[in-house]
This record gives sequence, structure tokens and C-alpha cells, in this order.
Amino acid sequence: MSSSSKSLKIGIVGFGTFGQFLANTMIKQGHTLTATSRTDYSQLCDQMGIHFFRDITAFLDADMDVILLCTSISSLSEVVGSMPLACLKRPTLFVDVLSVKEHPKNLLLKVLPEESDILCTHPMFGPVSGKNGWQNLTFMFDKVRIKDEVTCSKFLQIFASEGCKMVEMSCEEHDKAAAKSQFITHTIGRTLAEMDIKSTPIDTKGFQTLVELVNSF
Ligand SMILES: O=C(O)C(=O)C[C@]1(C(=O)O)C=C[C@@H](O)C=C1
Repeated sequence: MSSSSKSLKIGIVGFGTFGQFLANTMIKQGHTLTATSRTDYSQLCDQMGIHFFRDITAFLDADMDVILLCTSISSLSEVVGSMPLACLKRPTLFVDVLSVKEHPKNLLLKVLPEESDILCTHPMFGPVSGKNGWQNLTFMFDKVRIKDEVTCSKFLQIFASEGCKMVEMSCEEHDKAAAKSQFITHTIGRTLAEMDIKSTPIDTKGFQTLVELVNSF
């Protein structure tokens, strides 16, 4: 990577809905993307101009600036545990985007090589709230272990340049706050979805707010 260029080589691990969502903006910004996933996304990646690797060793061989972990919370440890990290050619920045933060922080500190940098993040938005751009949406990050500040700040710039509200906070603080906010939002949202609530001709403002909440899941 040339330090004067803003463009990063980013490898995405886990190319589900959230990985694809982030990839679209990264491509728009001119970054070079590769991806790997348990599901075969080679056709979709072809359409998006992303090199898809079925084989994780070949993926790690591709020599990236950033490895972006977009797996589910429950599979992170198995996925990272199965990566042949000795294949990494140089110190690499690992970034996760899981909606809990102490778990990936502790796991990555435990299993990644000492020379790898770690940035734990949580975009507080997704394909629904971010469908018309990321302006004013919150991006939480914790520089857990950063030696290469240049690469880290280029990565953060992806979100800052889209107009995100950048919030630096420890993983521990994040989990305390999210346990209050995200838990209640998902619980109520999913309960209302089960109840199949729909707009009526006589909606109150309060009821419309509930219908909007359900539609955001
Ligand atoms: O806005 C969306 O589309 C979302 O799905 C947002 C949502 C959520 O599940 O609430 C998705 C993932 C992020 O971890 C945070 C928020």
C-alpha cells in the first residue's frame, strides 16, 4: 500500500447482508475489495467487481491492508480459529463490526498474531437505516491495538467521509450502553413483528411510530 494513496485493499470475511452493505460504499469510494464466506457468493461478487475466494488460505495470500470481519457473533470464534494466520504476509489491520464488542475484542487479542492491529467497531446502522446514505449515522470504534495509525485512520475515514458521527468508546462502555438500547429495540421490534401489526385508516402518531419500528427490522 502506498502511504500517499487513500485507497485500501480490504478483504471481507463473511459476505452476508451486512458485509455486502458495507462493501457497496467501500467500492463506491474506490477501495479494492476481496471476500470470502462459507456460502458461495462468487456470482454476486463478480457482478460487484470483487474477487471472491472459496479458499481461506488463498484469501489470506491476497495480501490485504485490512481484514474486515463481518461474520455472525456466534460464528466469529470458529471462523477466526480456522484461519491459517501464519499465511499472512505482513502486519494487517483486523476490524470487526459485530454488534457486541467485548467478545470480539477478547477473542482477537487472544488469537491474532502480536503484529496484527485490532480495531473493534460497531456501525449503529445497517441496510435499512443506511439505505439512503450514512450521513449523521453513528459509528462506534475502539482502537484496541493500533501501531499502524495511517492504515487505521484511512479505514475510519471511510465512515467519516460519508458523514457518520464518529464515536470513540471502549468496548466495555459500548456493551453497557447497547445492553440498554439495542436489547429493548430488538425485543420490542420482534415482538411487534410477531403480532403482525399493520397501519390502519385511524392510526395515531404513536401507533405509526410502532409500525415504522417493525418495518425497520
Ligand atoms: O438499520 C439497519 O438496517 C439495521 O439493521 C440496524 C442494526 C440493527 O439490527 O438494529 C443492524 C446492525 C448493526 O449492528 C446495528 C443496527
